[in-house]
Amino acid sequence: MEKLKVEGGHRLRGTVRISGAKNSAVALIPAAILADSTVTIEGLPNISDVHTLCGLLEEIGGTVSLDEDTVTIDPSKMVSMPLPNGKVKKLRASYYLMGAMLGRFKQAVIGLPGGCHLGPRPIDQHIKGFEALGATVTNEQGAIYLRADELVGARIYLDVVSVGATINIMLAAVRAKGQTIIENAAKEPEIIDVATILTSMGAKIKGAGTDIIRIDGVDHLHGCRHTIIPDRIEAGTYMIMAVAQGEEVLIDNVIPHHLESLIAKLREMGANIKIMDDQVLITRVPELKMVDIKTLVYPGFPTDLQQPFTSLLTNAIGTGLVTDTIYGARFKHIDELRRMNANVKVEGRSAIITGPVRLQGAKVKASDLRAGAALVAAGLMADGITEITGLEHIDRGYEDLVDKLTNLGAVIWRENMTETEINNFQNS
Ligand SMILES: CC(=O)N[C@H]1[C@@H](OP(=O)(O)OP(=O)(O)OC[C@H]2O[C@@H](n3ccc(=O)[nH]c3=O)[C@H](O)[C@@H]2O)O[C@H](CO)[C@@H](O)[C@@H]1O
Ligand SMILES: C=C(OP(=O)(O)O)C(=O)O
Repeated sequence: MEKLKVEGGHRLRGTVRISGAKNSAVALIPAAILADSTVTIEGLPNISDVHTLCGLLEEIGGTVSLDEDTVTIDPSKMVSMPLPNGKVKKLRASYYLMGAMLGRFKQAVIGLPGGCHLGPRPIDQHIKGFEALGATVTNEQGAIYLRADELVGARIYLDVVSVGATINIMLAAVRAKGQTIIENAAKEPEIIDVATILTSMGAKIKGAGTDIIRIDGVDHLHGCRHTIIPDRIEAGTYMIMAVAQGEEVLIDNVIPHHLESLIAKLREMGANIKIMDDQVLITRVPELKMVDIKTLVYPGFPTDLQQPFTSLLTNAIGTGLVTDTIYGARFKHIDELRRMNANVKVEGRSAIITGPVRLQGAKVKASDLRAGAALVAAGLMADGITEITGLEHIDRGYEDLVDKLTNLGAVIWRENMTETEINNFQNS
């Protein structure tokens, strides 16, 4: 087991290239199940979620070849093998195997998904969608059993705007008979990316990226080649780090339009941001003003950036309110930031932050992926050395974090944990 060490206080300079989007990748890979010939996906991030999903596709008989950032998946010999346990529990996105396998095989047995612990993460809207398409869905000892004689298009109104449910219903509905209409659909860019690959495979989808998606089912889908969109959350994380600790940082391979809510908030704080076609340049400013943020569904402020943004706010002047309307309990990073001298308290769905403070290096634990990113950002800003455990979370979503930050001039490295540290970590 490894820990991450960050020596704070070094200014960041240079260019960081953003990888493909994790939350697209984890849906594009299962989407390949629906094709009858080879699907190639280019620009994938080298993160553990991608490796885990490729392994799951092999478990059901897929031939998967992952070469740097390109995966080639031959789904022709796949079978509907039950996947109740094991790798399924390592990530959230294993829920997409439900929609894709239901669409292709009309049956699936998939364990309940894992992923970040952000408070309750129900999948009732996914199940409501599958049932509306004609599937019988039961939960037997922690695994979801899905069966359908046939899938028939339906009108499905989502009670909660859900990224996962929108994509999962699309995956099943592309192979249903007739038309499916998803109302109150999520509008995140990753949904458009998934609709794009499905369309390249022969699916008929209109309205992805709006809150009404219309899908006309087809009898079969063929292979295709697709290039993934850049990761807006990884890009946002580096933008936050650049505002916190940068001299001059160029973020390359980004779609700035996907990050308008973050850019608006950073500018409100006084940050100096220049937007280009697929790049963002951030240069140092003497001080930062405090702001309030409220996470919302896209195009609102993303909940996945709330945690790293909180670290940045510790260095802003004034008192601010961070409210997470998507995951009201996504505040496990706050206790750790407090260990680093942050002046933050949590009340219900909100955190109240007063700054600026000088953060102090400390031993902290990443409870989830973006908590990890928040602690790295805090470590870059802090005096002394910050030691971060829980790297398995960070590795789920950030390709080459250490190399990318080292190239920018940060002093950051991985170290093996001692046996005592591993025991303490496992008991904490
Ligand atoms: C793999 C992936 O893409 N993960 C992202 C996805 O997660 P995920 O797909 O799990 O998130 P959702 O958009 O589904 O969740 C949004 C809200 O709806 C609730 N809900 C969701 C489904 C459901 O059936 N019932 C229900 O009540 C959730 O508890 C949450 O409060 O979107 C989240 C919100 O942008 C991001 O934080 C995650 O990074
Ligand atoms: C919450 C996240 O991931 P997941 O849904 O995969 O747990 C995230 O990417 O911040």
